[in-house]
Parts: sequence; C-alpha cells; structure tokens
Amino acid sequence: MATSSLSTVQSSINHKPLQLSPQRVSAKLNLIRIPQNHSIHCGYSCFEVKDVSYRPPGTELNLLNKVTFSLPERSFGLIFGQSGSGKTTLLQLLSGISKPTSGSICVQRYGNDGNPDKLPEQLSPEKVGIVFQFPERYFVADTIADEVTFGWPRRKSSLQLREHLALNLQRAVNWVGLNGVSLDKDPHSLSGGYKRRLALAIQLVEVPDLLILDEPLAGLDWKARADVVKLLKHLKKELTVLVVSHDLKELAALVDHSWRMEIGGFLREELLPV
Ligand SMILES: Nc1ncnc2c1ncn2[C@@H]1O[C@H](COP(=O)(O)OP(=O)(O)OP(=O)(O)O)[C@@H](O)[C@H]1O
Repeated sequence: MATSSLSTVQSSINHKPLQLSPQRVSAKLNLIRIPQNHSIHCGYSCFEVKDVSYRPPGTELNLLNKVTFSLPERSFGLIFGQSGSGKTTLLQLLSGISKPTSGSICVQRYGNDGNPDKLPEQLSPEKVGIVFQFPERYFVADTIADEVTFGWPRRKSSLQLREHLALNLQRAVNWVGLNGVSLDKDPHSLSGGYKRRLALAIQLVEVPDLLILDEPLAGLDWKARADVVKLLKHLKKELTVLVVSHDLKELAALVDHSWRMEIGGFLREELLPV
C-alpha cells in the first residue's frame, strides 16, 4: 500500500496515546518479568486468526480471503509474498486499524494438556504494538524524549501513573539499546538503525502482547540491517513477534513459523524458500 495514504494513521500509531490505568501499567511491568518464571506457568497462549476476509468499504473485491493462522506466544512469525498480495492489509486488521469483513482475531489460552482452557478472547488493539515501514518518516518531535512520550497524559494523570510511565520509558530505552544516547538528541540525527530502535522503543513503553513489524529492514544499509536483526533476536526472547518482510535470508535464523501470502489475499503455511 502506498505509504503516503497511510501517513496520518501511521503518525498517530507511532504515537498512539497511552490509555493506562496504574493497575494496567503494573500488570505490564509484571508481564516483562514473566519469562524468568516461565517454567512455573501452566499452558500457553496462541494468537489465532480464523477465516478472516477483508473487503474495503465501497469495493467489490476481497483483499484477504479466509486467512487462517496461529502464532504461539513468544515465537517469531514471518509473512512473505509478492507485492500487493495483502500483507500490509492483514497487519492493519491485526492492529485494529481496519476491521475484518468476516472471521475472528483472538487469543486462545491452552492448558498443559494442549486443550483450550477457556473461551478465546478477542485480540484488543491496545495490546498490539505495530511498527510500520519507514517509521522514522513519521517522527514528529525534536528530542528522543519527546518522541517517545508524545501522546502521554500531561496534566490530569496521577503521580503514580507518571512514575510508572517514566520507569517504562527507561526500560524500553534500555531494551532497544538506546541507553547510551542522550534523550535530548534530535531523532532525525540518529543513524538509520538507531531510528528503528527508537521506533521500537515507542512501541515497547507499553509492553505489547503482540509486536508487529512491517518490513523492519527496508531502506537500511548492511550494518544497520545486521543491527536490527540482532535487536529482533534479543526481543524475540520475551515477546511474540510477527514480521512482514521480503528479506527472508537475513531473518531466517529467527523464524519459528512462516506463511506465504498469495495474490488475492490467500495465506498458506510454507517454509522459507531460502
Ligand atoms: N483501501 C483499499 N481499497 C482498494 N484496494 C486496496 C486498498 N488498500 C489496499 N488495496 C490494494 O490491496 C492490495 C494489497 O495491498 P497491500 O498493501 O496489503 O499488499 P502488500 O502485500 O503489503 O504489498 P507490498 O509488499 O508492496 O507492501 C494491493 O493491490 C492494493 O493496491
């Protein structure tokens, strides 16, 4: 999809306002500690997309046709396929920018025996972080600190909430390896790889249940690409990540599940052709 037509949406998505209660922030802070205690948790969750079709309002053609796949938590999925096949359209549905014409996008919890242990819950857009192609094009602030905190509550929020957000900011910045960089620096002066780190940090302030990346390596030189791959390898240890990319060789070592999107919006599971 042409990036210009999405610019407004993407700007607001890069900086979606945080609507967090202190309880939700605390829950998120706890979430980040889950991997260390992973062995004591029973069962697992899966993001499950079932029979999702999408036809833009006022058109006659389905861009997605009965797309079905599932991605277990803390795994790395990659969707590849020809330009114009519908990959970005699918990411827009997963992140709640558009709504499926039919089908469901849910989180299903399974017990240790592999059986569902409760009814599937609809995936809430609030729990999805998305980094669009070329996210640096939508940076709006003059400093890294302002860029990350754009859209945060300024006045009416409690001190407790602001303290939690500040902690989250610090954690996100450390997580993506931006901690050696002054938060007063102009985001536009960062190198390509560091701009991508910043775009990721914005999404990681509120730890997403699902992190989606559209072409994370596009437009970067070889060094920055290697840098972003290394960062994704690091994030994969704690997050569920879904990537759309044409850069199959560079990402292959990270991939747990892969699918090919075919023209007409048909998705099928397929090993990477590398
Ligand atoms: N709102 C819309 N109305 C009609 N057609 C659309 C709309 N949005 C996207 N399309 C068309 O849907 C198809 C799928 O587009 P999409 O951007 O999802 O493909 P893609 O696989 O992500 O491509 P690329 O790899 O080039 O990013 C394209 O043919 C595009 O022109």
